[in-house]
Amino acid sequence: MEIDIHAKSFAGRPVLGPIRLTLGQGQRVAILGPSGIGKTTFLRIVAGLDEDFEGTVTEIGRTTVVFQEPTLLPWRTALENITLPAGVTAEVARALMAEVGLAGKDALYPRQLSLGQQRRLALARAFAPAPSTLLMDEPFASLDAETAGRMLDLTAALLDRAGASLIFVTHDPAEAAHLKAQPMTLRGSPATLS
Ligand SMILES: Nc1ncnc2c1ncn2[C@@H]1O[C@H](COP(=O)(O)OP(=O)(O)OP(=O)(O)O)[C@@H](O)[C@H]1O
Repeated sequence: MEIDIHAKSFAGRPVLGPIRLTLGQGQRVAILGPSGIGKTTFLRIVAGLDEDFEGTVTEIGRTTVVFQEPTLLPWRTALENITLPAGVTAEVARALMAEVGLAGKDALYPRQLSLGQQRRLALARAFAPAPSTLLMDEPFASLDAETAGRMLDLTAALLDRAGASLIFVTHDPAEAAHLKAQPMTLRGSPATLS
């Protein structure tokens, strides 16, 4: 993936850029920086969710996103929350659910799952379409340290198996280290990456 953001502004106020980043296959990068510096804005641009910027993002293969909130479909079962958006068979979805510790929960609705289980379901969904790149925006914020640690281990294992690369937004350098992601920091105004 080639990221080349010349400039990003909100209402005439420059927020980001210039930022250049090339992400090789399987490479993991953590985007660190203080609150309000532009981490989420950067990730939204890379994800294609914000097209109002100067520059280009060139993606090779499929990219999926994991947000802080699980963003599940409340009126669909756990299994359908993977099969529908990812376009995979129930068999593929079940295998992934088992991998994230949700075996047998196929028919439950998101409201019947704990928040931790919902987050694991969101993680399984992100890996279902065999992405070449995963984008994660503080996916483990507000979890207790032990749960966050387990989620980081799970993420690392799934990334290894998929051979996928990662851009991981966090304010916590320890999370970056846990994932063996190369730390890069957004700083300045407008923010650049170093
Ligand atoms: N839709 C928007 N309209 C106007 N300004 C925005 C918008 N989204 C973000 N901003 C501003 O852009 C800057 C960067 O915000 P962003 O959410 O990317 O920061 P962040 O580093 O992700 O912060 P945090 O760690 O608190 O989530 C902030 O000053 C924010 O107020």
